[in-house]
Amino acid sequence: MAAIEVRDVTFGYGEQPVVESVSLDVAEGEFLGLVGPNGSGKTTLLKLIIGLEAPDSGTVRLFDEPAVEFDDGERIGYVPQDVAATEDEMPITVEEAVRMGRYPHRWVGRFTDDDRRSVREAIERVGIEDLADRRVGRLSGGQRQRVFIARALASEADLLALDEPTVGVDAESREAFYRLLHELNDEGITIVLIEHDIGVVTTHASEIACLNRRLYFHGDPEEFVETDALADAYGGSQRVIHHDH
Ligand SMILES: Nc1ncnc2c1ncn2[C@@H]1O[C@H](COP(=O)(O)OP(=O)(O)OP(=O)(O)O)[C@@H](O)[C@H]1O
Repeated sequence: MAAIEVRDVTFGYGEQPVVESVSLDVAEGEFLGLVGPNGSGKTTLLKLIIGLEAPDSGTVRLFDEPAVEFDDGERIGYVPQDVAATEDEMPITVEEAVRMGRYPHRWVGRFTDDDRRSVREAIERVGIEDLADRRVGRLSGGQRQRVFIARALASEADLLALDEPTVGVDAESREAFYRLLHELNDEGITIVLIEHDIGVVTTHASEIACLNRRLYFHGDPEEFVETDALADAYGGSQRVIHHDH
């Protein structure tokens, strides 16, 4: 089953489309790196994929359901671009934030031992045990990203959508962060990652999508590096290379 099916999607905030005629299939278990120049529509496409925006035309399906009807609390973990600025005002602790990941499973009723175990495992998994009682608003950007990922793990998400998660994160933490993403991906979680560093993303992703309003390339990282798709997208040329998986 395809994790993500984007079919001829066009979307604009106003009259002008910022995502135009994009079709993209991502199989379950893939690690998609989404690249493109500044303002090329990457965040918008990610939001369309996870159902935070609805297409003006075309369709998006996630795990064979319309993305806009998808219960994002349950199967999608979203780490937004401005994570460092989120939850500044929220007086909740790391543990409380991760517990929220269980709510889709336990909206009504008591927190069970299973829920508690799941929260503890998620916190350990991303290595933030020492921060469990700290306020989320007091953490660094990199630490907050880990909280978001722990929350996604607690919710047993099948898809992780990350928007430039390592901006402002030091090189060592960044390496550790990518190791974690690889481990999660190896365990079957589908990953969509926006990353501005082409070298990093072609090293880590199993496939690359290159966007500049339109989709300029979708295929293997090695092939992406060898073709001129990047230059085409950055130069705004009309040459579109599209390999469907
Ligand atoms: N909420 C919004 N309302 C109006 N215009 C928006 C909104 N969000 C984004 N845009 C515009 O849509 C275009 C695409 O933005 P988007 O954030 O999707 O691109 P991006 O590739 O993620 O950019 P960056 O790499 O700079 O984060 C930009 O011109 C942006 O100004």
